[in-house]
Amino acid sequence: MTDQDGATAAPRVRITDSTLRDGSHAMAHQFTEEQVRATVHALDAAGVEVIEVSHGDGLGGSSFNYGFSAVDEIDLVAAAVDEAVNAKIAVLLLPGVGTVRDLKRAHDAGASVARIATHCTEADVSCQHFAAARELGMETVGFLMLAHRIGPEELARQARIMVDAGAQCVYVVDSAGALVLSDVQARVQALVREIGHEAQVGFHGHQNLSLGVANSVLAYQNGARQIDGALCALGAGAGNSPTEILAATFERLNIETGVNVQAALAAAEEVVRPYLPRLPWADRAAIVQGYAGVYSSFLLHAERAAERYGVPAHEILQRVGEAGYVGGQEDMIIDIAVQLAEERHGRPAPAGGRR
Ligand SMILES: C[C@H](O)CC(=O)C(=O)O
Ligand SMILES: [Mn+2]
Repeated sequence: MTDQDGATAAPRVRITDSTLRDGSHAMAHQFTEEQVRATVHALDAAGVEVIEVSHGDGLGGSSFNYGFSAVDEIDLVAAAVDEAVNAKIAVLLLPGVGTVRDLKRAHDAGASVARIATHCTEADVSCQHFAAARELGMETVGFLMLAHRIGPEELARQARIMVDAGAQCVYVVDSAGALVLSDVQARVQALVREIGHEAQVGFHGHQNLSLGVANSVLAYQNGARQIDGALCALGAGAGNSPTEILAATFERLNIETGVNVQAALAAAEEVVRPYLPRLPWADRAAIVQGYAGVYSSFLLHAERAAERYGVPAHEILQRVGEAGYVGGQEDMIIDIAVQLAEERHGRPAPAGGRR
């Protein structure tokens, strides 16, 4: 690829913004239609090509275990589709949380990108969902979550399963924000070797060790062509790689994203920041998530259990990391809090308040 001066131009990268999906965790799934419309409008005007909208835990996530949404996610998807002029609207689906029926409903509401997520060792549970998405004519993306848990070659074998099932891109998903620089390089390289001539490779970062943007750049330099971000970093744990910083950084590196940096900065500052209940940041609990390799989505669950049983959230999360829990085991966080309370106080604090 050459630019107008005949110099070789760097390949472009596509940014998918997940403010309205991963950010749903940080919002305790309380997005309103107005917030979704305003955010989609601003992202679309900034030139972001793909905008993900779903409950934080994907389609069907609104539940006692994960937290109930304020507004039905299909209504939010429909509002996003209505608001977007150029951007495609993506949905996330975790097989077992959401179903093919949920995917069809999202497609009927206008979603055109299906992102199917599994734990990094369980790609095989995604096959029927990729087949259904392709049958619906949707673009397909695979999400291998908690990608720090297995080595690069094993991860690449899981990516192969997704591609054979119909994924057009597979993401290395650093759900815990635990991958440190060369860890990302090795995983992206392994996926590019395995699937690179048939499908793209993507990277989804979290800021628990403040490496989301640096890891994203390394992912790109090693062949990833789809990168996730969220405005103001709004996402689980310490948040995602901020979309506005990704846009600014890639522009400084002369890598085309199609995103207007000034418009992305305005979207973050003027549209998203005013509705944030709190700024995503790397506090002690979130850093422990990156350090101990804990699913970022567990943060709010651990904070609530900490409050209820009078034990520190970071200690709960450290134990969760040692136990190796994965998404779907949110209820086990309570067990750990109870156990910690017994160790500290001799018996658990009464539910509903500190002792
Ligand atoms: C359901 C999770 O929040 C998906 C994700 O964004 C991650 O694993 O990270
Ligand atoms: Mn995430």
